[in-house]
Amino acid sequence: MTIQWFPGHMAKAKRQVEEKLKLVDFVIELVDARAPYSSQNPMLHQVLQQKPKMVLLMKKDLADENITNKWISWYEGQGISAIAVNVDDKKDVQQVIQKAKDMGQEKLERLKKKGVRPRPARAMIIGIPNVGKSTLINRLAQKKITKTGDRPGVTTAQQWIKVKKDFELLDTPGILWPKFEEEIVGYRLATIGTIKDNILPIPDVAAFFIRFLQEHYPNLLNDRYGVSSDIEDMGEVFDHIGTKRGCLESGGKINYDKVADVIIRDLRSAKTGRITLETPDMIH
Ligand SMILES: Nc1nc2c(ncn2[C@@H]2O[C@H](COP(=O)(O)OP(=O)(O)OP(=O)(O)O)[C@@H](O)[C@H]2O)c(=O)[nH]1
Repeated sequence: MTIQWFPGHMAKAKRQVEEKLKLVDFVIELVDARAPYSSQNPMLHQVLQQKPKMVLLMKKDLADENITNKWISWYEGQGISAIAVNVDDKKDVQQVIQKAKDMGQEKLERLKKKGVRPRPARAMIIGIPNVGKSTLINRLAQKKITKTGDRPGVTTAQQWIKVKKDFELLDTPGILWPKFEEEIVGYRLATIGTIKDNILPIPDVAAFFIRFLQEHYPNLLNDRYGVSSDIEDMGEVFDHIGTKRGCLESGGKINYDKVADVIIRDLRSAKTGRITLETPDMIH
């Protein structure tokens, strides 16, 4: 589900995350590998204060691998560990566990020096809606414990999942809102399906995505729909795709809503190809 973020909700979500943060040693932040900048929470840095974090670039199977690697280098350049993850790949999940253990170890060493008795390192998962939090928690727990599509505001007692002997995870994730300030961010989030389909009109989102393909992935556009990247008129592009994919109304007219649906569905299931909407050098 997608949440309508009103100021009251935002304040409440922030408070809930701050409460949970007190219980953990470090944070595992999830972003969408197809739009790591837009799928970050704008306040997380402030909320985290001094807590260490690692970043997981989720849904890597849908993203452009070259750009994902650039993002990993970018994070590492800032001293932040980053791992690209496909939740269905056991190796990726193992890598997350290993990295989390390493991060926990640093904390435990520090405690040991202070003479505190050893205990498991504790972490929580944090991220915007639909980024893959519940699915990852289930994989880490190796059994289904969190309902996928969990909602914020449903308070339950905090429980710890023992992932490894010396690493525990909070069973409910922290949910924060995505960036909303820039219009283009809204389009990118709508494209990858992070914000509800009724917030921005689907034909506009599809047109935004076609322009993006024309500029950045002209070959994929041509391979999927036989559309050349130099057609400027979006109506013409939609006519072409509509004819090819049979998006017709009675009387043979093209149904543009259906064309837009086809474009968006193909994209979200990676039928168009593995695509990333943002590169680190776009960040100023
Ligand atoms: N292709 C792909 N899909 C993924 C991956 N991780 C999660 N998903 C899908 O993303 C969708 C959202 O996953 P959830 O685990 O419900 O996301 P969430 O962050 O808990 O969402 P909220 O409950 O809305 O906060 C589901 O359809 C998952 O199957 C991944 O690595 N690859």
